Amino acid sequence: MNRSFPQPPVALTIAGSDSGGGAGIQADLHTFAAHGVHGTSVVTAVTAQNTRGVSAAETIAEPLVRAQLDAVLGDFDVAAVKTGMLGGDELLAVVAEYGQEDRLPNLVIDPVMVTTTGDALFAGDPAAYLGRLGPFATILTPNLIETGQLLGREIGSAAEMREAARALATYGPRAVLVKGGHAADEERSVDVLWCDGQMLDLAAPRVDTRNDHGTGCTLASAIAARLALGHPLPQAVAGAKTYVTEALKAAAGWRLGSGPGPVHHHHGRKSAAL
Ligand SMILES: Nc1ncnc2c1ncn2[C@@H]1O[C@H](COP(=O)(O)OP(=O)(O)OP(=O)(O)O)[C@@H](O)[C@H]1O
Ligand SMILES: Cc1ncc(COP(=O)(O)O)c(N)n1
Repeated sequence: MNRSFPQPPVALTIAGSDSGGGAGIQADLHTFAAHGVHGTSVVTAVTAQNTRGVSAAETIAEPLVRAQLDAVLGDFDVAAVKTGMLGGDELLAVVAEYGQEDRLPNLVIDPVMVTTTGDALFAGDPAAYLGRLGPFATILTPNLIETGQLLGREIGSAAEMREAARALATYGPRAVLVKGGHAADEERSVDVLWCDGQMLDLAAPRVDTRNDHGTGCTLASAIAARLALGHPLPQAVAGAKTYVTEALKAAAGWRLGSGPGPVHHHHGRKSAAL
């Protein structure tokens, strides 16, 4: 075997399956591949889902989730981890246990609670999320609704987003990114990043599209991919945001399904079809 052969870094997603392919595990693996990172996965739930919504969902039994975690972590040199849908308190506790054992490096936590279409994907206690996973997280990436649920108050304005990022950081993560995809601003989509004691606004032009399914999953896995590639945290977040903006632009004219469709994860690559 040629040991000097270049090796891709390995990232792990711990998330639910979206049968429509726009969010969850499917979006994460697309994103890892687009970054040249080998993607491994621990499936936490299976959802029957399309661009119109979720018609059924079932979480995977705890022993099988543990077996997947042990299979991946016991063999691969995982450089970064992203968590998405955990379904409820039981799997939240499992992930927290692996975090406590220091087995989840560069941990990006997307605290998935509800889909854009309004379907609940977390049946547990939102307040428990922070206490359990916060201390092991490199970064938390809640959207406006999730930020409100985590803190138990409504978040809307830029000032409220900044204050919320600071408040969430007290639970232990190195950074918090409060995402503004659902904010009222029609010109720009502004996320607020609190990192190493500094506040930063990350703004991008708002893309005029209905296809924004899975942008949160894509952003979090792009951050994990960039951390796996060795980027420093603030650069990984800024680069991931640019990647999402380009993915939104490249899919703006797509008509995949009749509701909010997926983004173009491989926008940087020419394909035979497009
Ligand atoms: N129309 C848009 N134009 C530009 N950026 C956008 C747009 N919609 C979302 N974003 C960006 O996409 C990222 C995900 O943000 P969002 O607030 O939509 O998260 P989310 O609700 O978790 O995503 P999801 O749609 O997967 O539920 C953020 O960086 C946000 O600024
Ligand atoms: C399995 C799974 N995980 C996460 C999301 C959130 O993504 P969105 O809010 O874009 O629907 C989802 N819809 N499905």
